[in-house]
Amino acid sequence: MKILVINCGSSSIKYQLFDMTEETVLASGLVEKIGTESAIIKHKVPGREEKIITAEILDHRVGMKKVLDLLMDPEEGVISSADEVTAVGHRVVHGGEDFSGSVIIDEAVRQALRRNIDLAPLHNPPNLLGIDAAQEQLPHAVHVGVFDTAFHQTMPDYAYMYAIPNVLYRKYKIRRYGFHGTSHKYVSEKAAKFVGKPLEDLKIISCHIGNGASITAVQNGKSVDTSMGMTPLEGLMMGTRCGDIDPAVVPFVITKEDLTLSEVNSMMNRHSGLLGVSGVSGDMREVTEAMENGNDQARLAIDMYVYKIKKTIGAYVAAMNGIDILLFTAGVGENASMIRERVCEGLTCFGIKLNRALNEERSKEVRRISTPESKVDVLVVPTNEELMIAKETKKLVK
Ligand SMILES: Nc1ncnc2c1ncn2[C@@H]1O[C@H](COP(=O)(O)OP(=O)(O)O)[C@@H](O)[C@H]1O
Ligand SMILES: CC(=O)OP(=O)(O)O
Ligand SMILES: [Mg+2]
Repeated sequence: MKILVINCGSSSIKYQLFDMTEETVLASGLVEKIGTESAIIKHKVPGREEKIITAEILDHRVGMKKVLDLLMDPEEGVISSADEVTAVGHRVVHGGEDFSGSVIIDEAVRQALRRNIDLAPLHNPPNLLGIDAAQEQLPHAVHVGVFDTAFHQTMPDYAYMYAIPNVLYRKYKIRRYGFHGTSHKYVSEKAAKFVGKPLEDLKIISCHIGNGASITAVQNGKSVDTSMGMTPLEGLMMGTRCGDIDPAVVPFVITKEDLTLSEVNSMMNRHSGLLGVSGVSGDMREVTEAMENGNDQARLAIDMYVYKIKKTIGAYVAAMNGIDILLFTAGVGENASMIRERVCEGLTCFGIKLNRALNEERSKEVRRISTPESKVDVLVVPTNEELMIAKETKKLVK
């Protein structure tokens, strides 16, 4: 069975085509700068050289058609007809309170997604465009929505409510939802398998630290708290997002700097975090390099970044009254040994002991980086949101 996984951003389409008999990747790629005359397609087939194409791609419909043309190309392609694709799994960022699991996309689901646009103005509109385009190009395939928010629907009310007038929750569903759920679920399952214990008996703290970053407390296999909120802006300091700040900063800045609401929104989402504090970049590699070259703002940005992760882990040990596994995943979590080391350094009071040599090793596999005496298993678990979406999709097709 062949399953295509689609992750549509505002100006991009990420895709992976799986053969689900062996869970192998047949092709993967990325369409960037959609909406311009010089969009870029990067198409990769395992064992072959990456193909990079520049084209005029003015919308997601055209982008999706280009992707399918590439997949079916006599030379670059891996399938001979669109009908070979049994199902398409779509990453949908915000499912609101409507979805606690993956669903086959029908008209009712599309309406629910439209209802949730207000809750995720940056993410849901491109997700919907991607669904429309894929349904048009692949009318015979089953289309499935897999939600970032679904895994967190098990959070208790005292964890997901904000202390603002209740009428705002009743009227607009203003509450915390949490994101990266597909990843937190996948890596928690992997971690439990790795330590050889049932997920149902474990207290796991999952740190998904990428460009967007969130930490989840997973107790008995269920999300009981997570650091992102109504939108992916709350919580940790990220590449370009500020994470938690005093909400009073917003009206203050609007008044003092004469900014509009949308300008402040953009300031908090695109010009803050590592980028805002360091003034160098939102990319951890570049900020680290600047710090090593003596840039004190870069030093400060990384100190703040690590401190916030550490505090959140401490909070979730309290939320679950314990911790068995601490795991790191995503771009920074999987690759930045310095960040892992500095986070764990400050957590010895919980019996966390890192093995520095193991922490420096590189691998694409799940691995332990704690010492045998450590009371907590500290793991690096590579995430694979696309495979998880393909697996969820396969379940529904059956
Ligand atoms: N070797 C590395 N060392 C430090 N940071 C890294 C390394 N490789 C990737 N990263 C960081 O990972 C982040 C991207 O993570 P990723 O999970 O791909 O994010 P997203 O899916 O949100 O785009 C970037 O900030 C990048 O700097
Ligand atoms: C929800 C979210 O923050 O996603 P990403 O990490 O892909 O930006
Ligand atoms: Mg990501």
